[in-house]
Amino acid sequence: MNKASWGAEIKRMESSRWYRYKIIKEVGDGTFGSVWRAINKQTGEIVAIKKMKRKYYSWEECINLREVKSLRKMNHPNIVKLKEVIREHDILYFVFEYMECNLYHLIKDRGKLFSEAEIRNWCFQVFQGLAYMHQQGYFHRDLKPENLLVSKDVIKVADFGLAREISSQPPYTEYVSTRWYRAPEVLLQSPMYNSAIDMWAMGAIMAELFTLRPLFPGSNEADEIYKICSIIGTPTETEWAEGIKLASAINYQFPQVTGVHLSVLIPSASKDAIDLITTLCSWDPCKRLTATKALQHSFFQGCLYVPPSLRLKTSVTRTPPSAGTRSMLEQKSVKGYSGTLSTSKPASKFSPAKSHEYLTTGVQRKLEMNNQDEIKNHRFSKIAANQQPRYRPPARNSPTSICNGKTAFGVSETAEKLANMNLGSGRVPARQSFPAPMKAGGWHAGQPNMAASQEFHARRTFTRKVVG
Ligand SMILES: Nc1ncnc2c1ncn2[C@@H]1O[C@H](COP(=O)(O)OP(=O)(O)OP(=O)(O)O)[C@@H](O)[C@H]1O
Repeated sequence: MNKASWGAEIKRMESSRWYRYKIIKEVGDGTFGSVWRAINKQTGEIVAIKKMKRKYYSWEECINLREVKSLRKMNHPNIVKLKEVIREHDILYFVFEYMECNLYHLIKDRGKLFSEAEIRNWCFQVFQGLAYMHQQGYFHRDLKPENLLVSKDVIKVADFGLAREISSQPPYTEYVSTRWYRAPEVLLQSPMYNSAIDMWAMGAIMAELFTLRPLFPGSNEADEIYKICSIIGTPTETEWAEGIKLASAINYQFPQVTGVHLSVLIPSASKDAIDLITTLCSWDPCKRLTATKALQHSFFQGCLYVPPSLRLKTSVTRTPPSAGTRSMLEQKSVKGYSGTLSTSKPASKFSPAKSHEYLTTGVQRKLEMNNQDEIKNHRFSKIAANQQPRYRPPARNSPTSICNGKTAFGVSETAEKLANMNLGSGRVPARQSFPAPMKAGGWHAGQPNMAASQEFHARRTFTRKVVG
C-alpha cells in the first residue's frame, strides 16, 4: 500500500466505531510477526499487538494456527495471555497482555551477575508455566530468553508459534527451535521428540542466567553439537543409545570430547543449581526432569512465595524470592508473604567471562557484526562482563522448504550439514514497521469472528549473528 492510500486507510479506521487501539511503538520483531505496544482507548489497558508477517485469507486458516489453538486453551499466570485475535485485509493480529521486556533484554543489559535468588524465582515461575502447558497437552518447542517475557517480578512464557500438541502424531519433520537452545534429539533429526526438548532449553537458559553467556552458542547445527559435546562430553552407548542410532542414521559421527563439569563453567551457581542444569541438559530426553519434577528439585526446596503482582490473581503459585521481590524482602515489609524462603547464595564476584575460558581450547567463536566486523573471542577472562559483546543467534536458520507455513528442514539436508561441519555465516534481517492506529473487532476470548486493522510499512534493519 502506498503512503497516500495508507493514510486514507488510517483515516477510515479512525472514524470507525471499531477503532479501539492506539499503537505506541514497536517492541519486538520475530520471524513470524512484529510486536507493537498499544493502548486500548476504551479501557486504557496497555497491550502488545503482534502483526503476523504472512497473510491469512480466511478466518478458518487463522483459528487453526498453532498459536491460536494452543494459547486459547491456556490460562496460567506464567503464560502470556492472548486477549483477542483480529483479522483485517488478510492481515492477522494477536492482542496479548503487555509485558515490559524479555529475558534476553535483561541479560544483555546486565552489568553484573544475577543473584541465585533472582534466577531461582524466574526459573520456578517458568517451570510452573511449562508444567501447566505440558499437562494441557502442549509443548513449546522454541524456548529461548527472547520468548520469556518479564514484567517486574513476574515472568511468562510467550510465542506459541511452534507449540505442538503432545497428542499430535509424529513424525515431526518441521524445523524447530532456535539453535542455541535446541535439544540434541532435534539436532539429530529425531522424528519423535517431546516436551523434554523444552526442558533442555530451560537447562541452557538457566546456565545463561548465571553466566550471562549462552551455554551452547553453536554457529550451525554441526557446531552446535560440537559445543554440546565439548561441555557435556560425547554421549556413550549407556548414556544415550538412541542418540547414537540417530547419529548413525544420518551418517553423523560425534566428535570425541570429554566435556567439563558445569561447576567449572558456572562457578557462581550452587551445587543444587548445577545439579538441576546438569539433569536438564542430559543427552537422553528420558533422563531430563519433567517440569513438574523440576519444581520439586532441591534447587527450589523451601520456597513458597507468591509474587505481589500475582497475589490477587492466584493464591496457589509457589515461587521463590526474586530480584524484584528481594528488595521488598530486604525491607521486611512484605504483606501477605507466607512460607519459607530458600537461602540463596549472594551474587558472586566471579566474572562470567571466566566461565568460557575452556572455549579457548578447541572451540573458537567469532562475532559478526554488520557484515564485515569479525571479532575473535580470545580469552574471555580478560574482558569485563559488561564490556563484552553479547551474542545472539539468528532467530532461525534459512528455511529450505515451507511446511504448513513454517520453515522446514529435511533429514538429508541436516545430515549433510552435520556431516560437512560447515561453519555458517550470513545474516538474519529484522524487519521493522511503522506504527499506526488500529481498530479492532473480531475474536475475543475464544469466539472467532471478524476483525480490523491497518497496513504497516516495512523497512529493514539487521541483527547480529554469531558465526565461526
Ligand atoms: N506480550 C508481549 N509484550 C511485550 N513484548 C512482547 C510480547 N510478545 C512479544 N513481545 C516482544 O516481541 C518479540 C517477538 O515476539 P514473538 O517471539 O512472539 O514473535 P515471533 O515472530 O514468533 O518470534 P520468533 O522469531 O521467536 O519466532 C519478543 O521477543 C518480545 O520482545
